[in-house]
Amino acid sequence: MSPAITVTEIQGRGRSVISTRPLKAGEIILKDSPILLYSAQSFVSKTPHYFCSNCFKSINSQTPSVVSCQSCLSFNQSTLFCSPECHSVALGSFHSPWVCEALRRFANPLISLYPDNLEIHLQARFLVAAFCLAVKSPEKFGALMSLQGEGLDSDEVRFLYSVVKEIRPPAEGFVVSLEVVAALLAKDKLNAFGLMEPFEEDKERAVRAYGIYLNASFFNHDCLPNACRFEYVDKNSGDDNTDMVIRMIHDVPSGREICLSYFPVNFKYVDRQKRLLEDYGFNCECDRCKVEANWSDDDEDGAGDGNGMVEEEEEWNEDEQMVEDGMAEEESDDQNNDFPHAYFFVKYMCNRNSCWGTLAPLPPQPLSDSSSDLMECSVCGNLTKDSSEFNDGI
Ligand SMILES: C[S@@+](CC[C@H](N)C(=O)[O-])C[C@H]1O[C@@H](n2cnc3c(N)ncnc32)[C@H](O)[C@@H]1O
Repeated sequence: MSPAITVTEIQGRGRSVISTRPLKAGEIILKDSPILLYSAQSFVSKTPHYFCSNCFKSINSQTPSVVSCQSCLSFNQSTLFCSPECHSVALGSFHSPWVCEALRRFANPLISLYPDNLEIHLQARFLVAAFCLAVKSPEKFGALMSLQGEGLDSDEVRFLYSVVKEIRPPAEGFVVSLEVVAALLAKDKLNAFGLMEPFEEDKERAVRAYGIYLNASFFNHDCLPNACRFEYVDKNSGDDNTDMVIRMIHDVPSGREICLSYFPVNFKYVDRQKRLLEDYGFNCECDRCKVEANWSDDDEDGAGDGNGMVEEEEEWNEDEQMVEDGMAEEESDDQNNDFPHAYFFVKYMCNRNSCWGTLAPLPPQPLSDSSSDLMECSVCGNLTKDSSEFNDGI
């Protein structure tokens, strides 16, 4: 982690990331490598997903020497590698012969018992990757087990355990128990990040792979985040292409909590609350939720789709600083207090059709004190000039 941030315990929020000095818009506060990655492919699908199962870059007709794993073909799955080099690295790490065997043992019961349950297929892939990590690096496996998440019992967990206990990972002295399997699945649920397929207009963006990033896992959620994550899986040519970069969206003072949004910021209040409770186990009480809790359904419809935001921008220009300073309530007779975060959507949400990405400035030039006015979208990657009239100072 950058020395500009630290992890501290906040009551009711667990471990939380805090700034140790003022942070500038666009500043990189974390570059994190995954300790494990696993494919988001179901076992039912026989058509290959066109990405490399080692470096996770996409594979296309220009990829010169694609290799497919012959052991996986024996159970009708196509696992591809973009080069013989990637294949050979994978054989010594996350696609070892033990992994192929474990995936094969999972394939048949998953296909016959749970053909339409993608979640359990992904949980099986995660468990195989996690046990592979236990063999490769007991230290990193220990760090995975220290992440947030309490194991729960269910039929699915018992089923996964029944398969896993037959395919013991070749790690010395390692005991696979129902409790360990349940705990691992809970860690994955609360902490995995999706590596996404490239954005295409009007098409739902699929997840290519999931990864566990130890340091990035400490960021809590806020529905108006002050930082966002960028991934460059296909863009970066080096072997750090699956690294995650977290950058500041706007300036923040020292001692402020730094939060990400766990999903696109255009989600409606009820959908955000439901998702956060069901998937992450908490009720969100952020400033935005406090305001939107009082909205009617009609208000909700206006907020999520960008309608009316431009008209709101002018009105909110002056009030923006006050709202962020917590003074909005003093203005309670002002009807605009119903939408104090209009500025966020205007300035920090990508306006490309169906994108809903978050915009953060490019990193400031070295030795420069000012932030870039070029905003990068975390979803479609577009670079746009910041033309909004809102100033930072949040
Ligand atoms: C990825 S972890 C974040 C780090 C976590 N606080 C920890 O102690 O490791 C996600 C979990 O953090 C907690 N969390 C995240 N955002 C929160 C928020 N806004 N309010 C309360 N709890 C939150 C929830 O327990 C959630 O399941």
